[in-house]
Amino acid sequence: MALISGDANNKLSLDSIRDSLIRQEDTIIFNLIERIKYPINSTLYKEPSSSSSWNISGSLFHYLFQETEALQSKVGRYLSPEENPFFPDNLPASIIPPSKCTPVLHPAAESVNVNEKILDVYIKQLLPLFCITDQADEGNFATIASCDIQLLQALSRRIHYGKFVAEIKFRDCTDQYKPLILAKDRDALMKLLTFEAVEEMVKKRVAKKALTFGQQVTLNIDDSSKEVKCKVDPSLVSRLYDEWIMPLTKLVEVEYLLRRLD
Ligand SMILES: C=C(O[C@@H]1C=C(C(=O)O)C=C[C@H]1O)C(=O)O
Repeated sequence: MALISGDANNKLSLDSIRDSLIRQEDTIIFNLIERIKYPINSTLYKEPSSSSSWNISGSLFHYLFQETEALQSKVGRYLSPEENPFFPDNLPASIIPPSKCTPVLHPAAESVNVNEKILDVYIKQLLPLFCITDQADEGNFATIASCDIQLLQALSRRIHYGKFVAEIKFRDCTDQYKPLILAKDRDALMKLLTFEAVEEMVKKRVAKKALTFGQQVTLNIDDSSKEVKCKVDPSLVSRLYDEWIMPLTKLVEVEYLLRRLD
């Protein structure tokens, strides 16, 4: 079922979109906890050497991810405006017919896709920040890549929700947004769509969720005396939102708004 739904009169509100973003925090944190059970496993992301017996052109990860997207595309994943492919070129058509619902987004939304940036940040910055470094060649390629794919798809969905956020903000305050869009004033758009108090709450809430979801659950009675060991560092999860997820969501909002009057 699509996550986007309106109220009783089918009117979308910023509150309902924000509720969905809050629920998506759980998905991101659980997927992160799953991925960081494993070391980085750098072999997965490297181009194979010329002597390699793997008969593929890019990295193993690229191959697994592209094939996963192709399969999911056949069953309609990318018919949903909430889903954006990482490898949009030559995706196979869906065998499922498109929905007949009236689209919420402006048609130009399809051209907003920051997944290349998300993938680059994920491999170069996030994996080294969250995962322990490799001790040896780790193997386990399919298992680790499927954790990566789940996590990347959750991050991408959250970040591209910026399109829905921007659409609602535009509908609610068209008179304020219109002149800035016509002037292509990115900085002023960024300022207008930013709610610092909301961002502060997001950072605090995700740290609390990381602490809660990452607890070791045991049945020992004297648990309270033990030091709390967390599966993911709450301050890093807060930083993940502060430095990457929220800025990229706002980038999507600006890119969408710049095309909103096309
Ligand atoms: C998503 C929104 O837009 C901006 C981005 C936020 C985020 O990514 O969580 C939070 C507040 C705003 O600065 C929003 O207003 O809810």
